[in-house]
Amino acid sequence: HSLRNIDELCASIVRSHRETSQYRVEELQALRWKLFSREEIQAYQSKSVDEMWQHCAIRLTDAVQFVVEFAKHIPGFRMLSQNDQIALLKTGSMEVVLVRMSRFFNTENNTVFFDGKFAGTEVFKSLACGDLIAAVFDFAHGMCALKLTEQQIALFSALVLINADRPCLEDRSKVQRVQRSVESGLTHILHRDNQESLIHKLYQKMGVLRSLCSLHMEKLHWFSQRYPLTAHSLFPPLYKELFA
Ligand SMILES: CCS(=O)(=O)c1ccc(CC(=O)Nc2nc(-c3ccccc3)c(C(=O)c3ccccc3CC(C)C)s2)cc1
Repeated sequence: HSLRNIDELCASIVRSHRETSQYRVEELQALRWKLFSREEIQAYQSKSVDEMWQHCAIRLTDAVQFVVEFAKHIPGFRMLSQNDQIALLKTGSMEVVLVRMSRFFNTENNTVFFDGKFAGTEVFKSLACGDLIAAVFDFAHGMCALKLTEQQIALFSALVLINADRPCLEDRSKVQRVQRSVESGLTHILHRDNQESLIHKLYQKMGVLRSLCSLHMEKLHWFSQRYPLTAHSLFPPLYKELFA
């Protein structure tokens, strides 16, 4: 790649990240100390397991929708076959949602943005998947510690999505070509920011994301066994399509 089109590649991925972010960082910084009251926390904790799962699945699906839009504007993604685009989104969209969510994690009071305010782990008690929630909070903490810029998050998110090692790809070498161009974009901006040391930390985070998402799938499988009606008829179709 000549430098020019690496700059163009980075610019289009950063633009797409910004345009599909749902919330801007400064917007949510202002809300950082808006916490749920005791009564609101009680209300979440008195929801049944299937009610709370459905509540979360709807919000998660909203967030995933924006990641699908983000993916479509990654140079080269639309050149891939429909099946390969779906395969990459099936395994990568939740990972990108987790990367995005960790931008709004408040490490001072261990809260995550949820339903318009900042929620601690106790809000998610009725999900009955404390290990998944704890793992998500730990991941968010770890990501905040890296203090990534929005541009670095944009390129990292694109790399999380365009991963030629994903299962059931039809044209792996084509995905590899797109992955390599995104990799050159990420290393280019980390070099420009004089932060090459982040590269191996980001590859480590990709490993954590993979285990987080398999834990999510495990919990979803457990949930749909116990609450088949909710999982099959009350979850958003996109959630079922991508995760079930
Ligand atoms: C992602 C784009 S964004 O603009 O950053 C954004 C956009 C919108 C929001 C608001 C929002 O939907 N927050 C949610 N928080 C959590 C959550 C929940 C437990 C711990 C940590 C965060 C949601 C989940 O449903 C979730 C997420 C990860 C793993 C597990 C679950 C529970 C499910 C699978 C039962 S939805 C936040 C951030």
